[in-house]
Amino acid sequence: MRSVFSFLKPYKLTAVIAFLLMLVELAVDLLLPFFLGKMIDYGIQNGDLNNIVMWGSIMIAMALFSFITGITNSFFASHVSWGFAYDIRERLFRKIQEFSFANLNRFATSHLMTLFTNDVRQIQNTIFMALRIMAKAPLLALGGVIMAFIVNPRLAIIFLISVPVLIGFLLWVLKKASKLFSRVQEKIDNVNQVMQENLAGMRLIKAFFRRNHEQDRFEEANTDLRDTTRFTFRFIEASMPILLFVMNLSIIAIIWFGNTQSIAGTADVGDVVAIVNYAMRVAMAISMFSFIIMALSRTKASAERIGELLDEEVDLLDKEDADDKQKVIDGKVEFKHVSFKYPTSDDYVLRDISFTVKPGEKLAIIGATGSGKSSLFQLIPRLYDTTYGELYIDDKPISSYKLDNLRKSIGYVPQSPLLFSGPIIDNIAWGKDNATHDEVLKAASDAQIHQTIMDLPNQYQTQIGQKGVNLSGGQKQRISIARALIRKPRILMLDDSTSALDLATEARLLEAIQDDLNTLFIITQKISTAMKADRILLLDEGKMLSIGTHEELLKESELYQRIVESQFGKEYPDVR
Ligand SMILES: Nc1ncnc2c1ncn2[C@@H]1O[C@H](COP(=O)(O)OP(=O)(O)OP(=O)(O)O)[C@@H](O)[C@H]1O
Repeated sequence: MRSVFSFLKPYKLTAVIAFLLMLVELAVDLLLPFFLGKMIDYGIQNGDLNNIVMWGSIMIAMALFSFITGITNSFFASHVSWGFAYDIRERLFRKIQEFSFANLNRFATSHLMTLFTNDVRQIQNTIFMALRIMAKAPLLALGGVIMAFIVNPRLAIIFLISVPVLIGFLLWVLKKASKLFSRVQEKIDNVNQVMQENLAGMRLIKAFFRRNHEQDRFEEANTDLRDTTRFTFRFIEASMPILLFVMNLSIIAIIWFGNTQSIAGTADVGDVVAIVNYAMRVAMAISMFSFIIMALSRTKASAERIGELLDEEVDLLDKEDADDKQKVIDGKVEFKHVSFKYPTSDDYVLRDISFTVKPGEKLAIIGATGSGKSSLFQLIPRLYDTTYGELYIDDKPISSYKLDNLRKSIGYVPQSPLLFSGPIIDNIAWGKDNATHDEVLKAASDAQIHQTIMDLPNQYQTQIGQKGVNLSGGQKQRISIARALIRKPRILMLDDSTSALDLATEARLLEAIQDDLNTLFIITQKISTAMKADRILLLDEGKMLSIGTHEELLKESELYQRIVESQFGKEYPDVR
């Protein structure tokens, strides 16, 4: 909570000004009934027109002054609340960029989306309200009671009886409502999650004709959200009449006792009118409480959620002794007895893996689905740390590199290519800061996508729809390969990224990228692709079964022979 509100620090001065302006407004509100009482007692009751005009003019001038301070207060309050929201969104974004996959696994995407939108807006609105009216309500209530005492203590004592009852009741409502609002935010997460999955998987849903099923899933989440929200709001709204009932009883009591005292001559009529006026204002302030409780409870829940993300410890950082000057030059990669399990699981997905890839070598990794190929890949750019064993790049431990330097020298093309909405040129240039037009063309040519792009109506300016929906699978793969090539990586890693290419295109691509990189890792299911590498590593259930050339593996590995046979029969073509 504290960490969230520390983002208000840069706006301290503006917030103080807004608060002071609000106090001025409050003072005017409290003084007006006092002057009204004076006008009645000295002006109206004595029939003194001059006196009435004097008090009347003072009251009009004060109302005008309060109006101007109100507008200025709004201006400052919105400056503080919008600035706060901007800063916290920036910080949240930066924090998420720092996150490792292990960190990200702990937060659902829908949860993060709700944090950025709903939760930040909730706190922003509450800050605005706090500076505008929220603090005014309790002060108005307190000031009303004090002023009533100044005017006539015997009548004002009636207020005092109701105040502790009301405060106790309010605190109880606040505690309960805060818990309820945490649940509301969780339900918003759920609705966002179903919505997000639907938008992402729209093609699949249509192809499987699962519209009704998805509709039901959404309805369930939506109904749950509506019911929880309705219950929460009803609970808070139910507290309102109870508060007002107690207040109205006090007002009736004041009028009753005020009347008897006025007849007995112990209180002026002006006093009674002023005190009733104060009672009304206190009642109004209290009626604002249910709204304030609602806002505070929601804000407490939202601030806790945001605080949890800000407090999350990033678990994959540069090691303290990492050398900033150390860069990857040759692209030699060595695994020494590496075992690995994901932080969320107890099962090892890689077991005691040891091999060395020399600079300039092409290594294919082949293995059944789930055998650990992608997991092995993720260790090379240090997306995860090894659980046991050590990984060396250019004979230096991977942890001795700054993450930035290490990853800059690696081109990684993931299994399912992800493109961003925008023109094709931007998608390729994204791989390198300040990439030139010529570099984009060269990368696209090497990735064998240049001609396809030139045949499009808007060529490199062709807009890619969300997630590349207007491109074929093979086109998307080649654009994401171009994006990796533009970095001129020392180590290029293709995670089954040529699966949608025909043999001839794939051969041209592998030929073209030879000169510009040192080491190539290529995960593939196709023996024809693996045969183009210098050596092949065979993985099975996280264990390295063999490593060697195609011929060597054919001789020594039964599993490899079976894979070859399953793809080519007994005769396999020489595709090199
Ligand atoms: N983020 C993760 N958290 C926990 N377990 C994971 C995670 N990612 C993968 N795994 C598990 O690790 C094992 C190896 O997965 P991996 O993706 O490395 O296999 P793969 O050989 O690349 O498979 P495929 O050819 O199907 O892509 C699988 O059992 C998988 O369930």
